[in-house]
Amino acid sequence: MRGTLVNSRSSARARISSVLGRCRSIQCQFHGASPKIPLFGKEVEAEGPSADEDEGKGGAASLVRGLSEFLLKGCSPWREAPPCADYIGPVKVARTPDGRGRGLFATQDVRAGTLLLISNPMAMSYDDPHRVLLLMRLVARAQDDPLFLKQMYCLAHTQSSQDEMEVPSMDFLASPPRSPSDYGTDVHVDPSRIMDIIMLNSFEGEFKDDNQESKTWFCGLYLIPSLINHSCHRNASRLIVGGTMILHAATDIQKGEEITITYISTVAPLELRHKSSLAMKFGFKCKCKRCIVEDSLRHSLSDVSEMYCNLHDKAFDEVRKAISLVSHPPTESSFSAVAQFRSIFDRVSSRIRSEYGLSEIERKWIMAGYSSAYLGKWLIRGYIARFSKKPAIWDDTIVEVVEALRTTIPGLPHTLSLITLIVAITQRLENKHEIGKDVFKMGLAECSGIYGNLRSDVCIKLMEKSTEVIPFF
Ligand SMILES: C[S@@+](CC[C@H](N)C(=O)[O-])C[C@H]1O[C@@H](n2cnc3c(N)ncnc32)[C@H](O)[C@@H]1O
Repeated sequence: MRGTLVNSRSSARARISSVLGRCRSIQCQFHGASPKIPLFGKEVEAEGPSADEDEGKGGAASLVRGLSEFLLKGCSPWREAPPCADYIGPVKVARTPDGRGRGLFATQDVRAGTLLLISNPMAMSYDDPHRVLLLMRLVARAQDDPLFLKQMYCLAHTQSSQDEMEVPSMDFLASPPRSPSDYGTDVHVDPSRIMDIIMLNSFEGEFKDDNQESKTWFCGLYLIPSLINHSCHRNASRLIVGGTMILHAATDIQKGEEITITYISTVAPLELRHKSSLAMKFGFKCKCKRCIVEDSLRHSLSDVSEMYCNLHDKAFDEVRKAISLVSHPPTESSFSAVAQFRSIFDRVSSRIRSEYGLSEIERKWIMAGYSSAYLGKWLIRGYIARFSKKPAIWDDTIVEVVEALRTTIPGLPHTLSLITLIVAITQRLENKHEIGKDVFKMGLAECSGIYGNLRSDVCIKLMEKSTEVIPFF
């Protein structure tokens, strides 16, 4: 099963989101947001389309009526999501050159925020951990519709050889169901093959229920999105609206470039990505360039990556504890795992600086993997400073961390939350206004990488909302 749309720590985050509610007004300085934001005591024009321009040019918002309002309500209640029609943008399926089977490729140069796909599920199920309901729904549809069955059978399954699977045409993939007589009955419905297809291709995640506290788990099989390969340095991001998957370019993408998404959280070092998730959950070894580079440094980073894996969960718990201690601000020394975790980041930074032959982008990929080691202490310090009324402390590394995250995993809501916190801090620091302006622009860009091209006032409100998640990965 792939495509965990929320990672395993999401329930922990859900529990602390109510606590963060208290921090929100602290962290976010964008009250009364509009295209003109009162940054740094004077009005600053937000870059991007102005409010009277068409909503979401080139993004899903221009096709899906009411999308912005739904996003601003935190995609909740999910049952009230606006209906979305299927859409295929400038993409086609082709074979990958290095044995990863088929993949999705851009048919023209596209800018970050461009809508690539809108895809409704072939079938979906809720609170169905064994995917039995999903299987039954797919079998029922396949029995009624041979084209549906043929489309589903073009998806990879465990017996299929990645190199031998046919490359389906976009016309075939886009065909709506037809009458059974239009197609022969040469393929028969095989539930065990369909279950195998579900296990390899379906996406799962959680919807926030109406009260925002509880969640409904869902699992869906999507046709064209199933042909998108994973990369630990993706260039596209997906958004689930109701049950519909919307895919946007998270960076500029060139004609012919492969479009990739992440099946797992990739804000982690190689060891953790491979051991705990990709190989174990999805049964393949990632062949992306970031993995190849990190693999070549495996030996020199083995001690720090091991320490990272051992400390991560403990440090995460400490960050959560620090943020929940509202009335009794802790001291930094109360968090020993976070302190040790922070030392990992310094060690990694100095080692990658001394590694000759690494490009700037490759350094950013590695830094992004270890960014949580930096962020734990940064978040706790900011929190303590706030509650003890101390002045905020500035550390230029935070901007480097954001750049590393944006280069490696663009279109990430946690990065947007981090960006919003940084802008809020720079507003309080006299000499950091210019940095704040630059980071704010990064926020608008990150927003379009996640949600597509939206009006700038909507982006600003989404930045405000983003602080509901803790930017610790
Ligand atoms: C959901 S399918 C993606 C489409 C698939 N390539 C196809 O032809 O149907 C997932 C499978 O694609 C391959 N794959 C996807 N991303 C990969 C990556 N980064 N490295 C190696 N194989 C990958 C693996 O075989 C994986 O089981």
